[in-house]
Amino acid sequence: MEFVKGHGTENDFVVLPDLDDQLELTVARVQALCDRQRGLGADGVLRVVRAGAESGAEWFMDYRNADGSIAEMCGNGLRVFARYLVDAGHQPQGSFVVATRAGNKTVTTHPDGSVTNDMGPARVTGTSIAAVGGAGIGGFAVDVGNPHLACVTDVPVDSFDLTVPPGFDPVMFPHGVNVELINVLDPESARGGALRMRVYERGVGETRSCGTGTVACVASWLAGQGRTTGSATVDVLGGQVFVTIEPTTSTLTGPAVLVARGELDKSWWDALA
Ligand SMILES: N[C@@H](CCC[C@H](N)C(=O)O)C(=O)O
Repeated sequence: MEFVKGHGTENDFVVLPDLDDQLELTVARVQALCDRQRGLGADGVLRVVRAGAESGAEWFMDYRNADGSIAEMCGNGLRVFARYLVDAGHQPQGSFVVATRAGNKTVTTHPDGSVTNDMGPARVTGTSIAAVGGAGIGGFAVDVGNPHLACVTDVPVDSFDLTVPPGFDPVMFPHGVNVELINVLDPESARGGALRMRVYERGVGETRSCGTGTVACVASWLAGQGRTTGSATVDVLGGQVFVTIEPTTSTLTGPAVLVARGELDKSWWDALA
């Protein structure tokens, strides 16, 4: 069984091509694939499935978090997914549609290896508080298909301990939430704004980047100014992405890197069922 390893700003994934939807991707298999000692190591798994004609998309991205849970959307994963399809010769360079659990998304691959995702609307649904290291940090709840609590703070984000999961309001986020901590580096940079983000991802832990999280970040920063339109670069531990926000949609542009391809051992895979 073929696999590809890739990352987007060091948010890393095992890509499993399963064009005809034959694989049984159990929680145990996802956990083992993502385990950095007993597996390949990754923040998540991207299963690549040909979409049904009725979906309006060419492909379906079946995304799983490292703990085996299913999430609605993954922005960095979507760029890696698109890059894989072009690299494998399944799609020509350019724009095509990928179905996700958060709806159909148009992706555009660029010759330099970067990819732009049309992410759909980033909906600011309220305010809430994240508990980090004993302190409460206020932020906006942002729905990017998956749930985020994006908190702009003056405390340097590099000073937080994210080995411990941040606390959050379980009534507001009954299915858990991804928590972003954000510093504004420059409110009026050449590309709109310049932000720095760290993230604690639901189902994973701290990661070096989260694409939907960067979109939530910019939406939250704008919401704090009463704005619904704008753009910003977002520096993450693993690099930089560029986000635009409009009232009805948003885009995410960043790198997508394929690192390796190989073959899973059949007896290892079968023993995990
Ligand atoms: N890393 C992803 C987000 C993956 C899903 C998230 N952990 C969740 O459970 O919602 C991204 O790049 O957006």
